[in-house]
Amino acid sequence: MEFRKTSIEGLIEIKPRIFKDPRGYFFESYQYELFKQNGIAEVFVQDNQSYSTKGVLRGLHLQKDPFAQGKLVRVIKGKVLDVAVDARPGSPTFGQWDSVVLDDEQNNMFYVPPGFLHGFVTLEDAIFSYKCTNYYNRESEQGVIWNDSDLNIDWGIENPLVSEKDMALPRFSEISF
Ligand SMILES: Cc1cn([C@H]2C[C@H](O)[C@@H](COP(=O)(O)OP(=O)(O)O[C@H]3O[C@@H](C)C(=O)[C@@H](O)[C@H]3O)O2)c(=O)[nH]c1=O
Repeated sequence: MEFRKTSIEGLIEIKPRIFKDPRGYFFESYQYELFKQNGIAEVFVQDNQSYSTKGVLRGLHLQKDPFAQGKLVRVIKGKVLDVAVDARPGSPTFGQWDSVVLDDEQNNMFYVPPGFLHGFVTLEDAIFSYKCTNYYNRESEQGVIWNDSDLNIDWGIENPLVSEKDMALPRFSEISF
């Protein structure tokens, strides 16, 4: 398993070792001790799964303290562009974003630490799966509009299908994180 650091401290891409044979494939998708050795020591307490057709965009989302969530995200079927924005007050990369393509060939993962906004757009119909370091808490939800020109995220899509809730989200500059 390879842990690749990104342009933002704490944001990590994980590439598993995939064993292929005539039956199909096998890989370890999570192993506590190995993740801990590579800077991801958090305990995950909730797993989520969603399905989205091609051209759907979910995000940008985070949960505020004390329910801030780290997320270990991956794609079980299909392909997405996954985006994380550093919204940690005082961070030298506050307001910066990075992205990775997640797909069911590489079976790669993205670790998005607590304090990051997270979102993704589906490049194909996709089953999306993620582990969270904290529980869902409706009252702690915070979000930013996906196409905020200040963030200037390159989603590679003009008119994604976005939920009404996500269309009503404020701009990054309107929130005190
Ligand atoms: C996230 C979540 C939602 N729900 C419910 C609330 C709602 O009725 C329904 C759909 O919720 P949403 O529209 O917020 O789902 P969605 O837009 O997929 O929200 C997710 O987006 C991605 C980008 C993330 O980073 C996740 O943390 C999460 O915020 O599911 C839960 O019961 N538990 C959960 O953990």
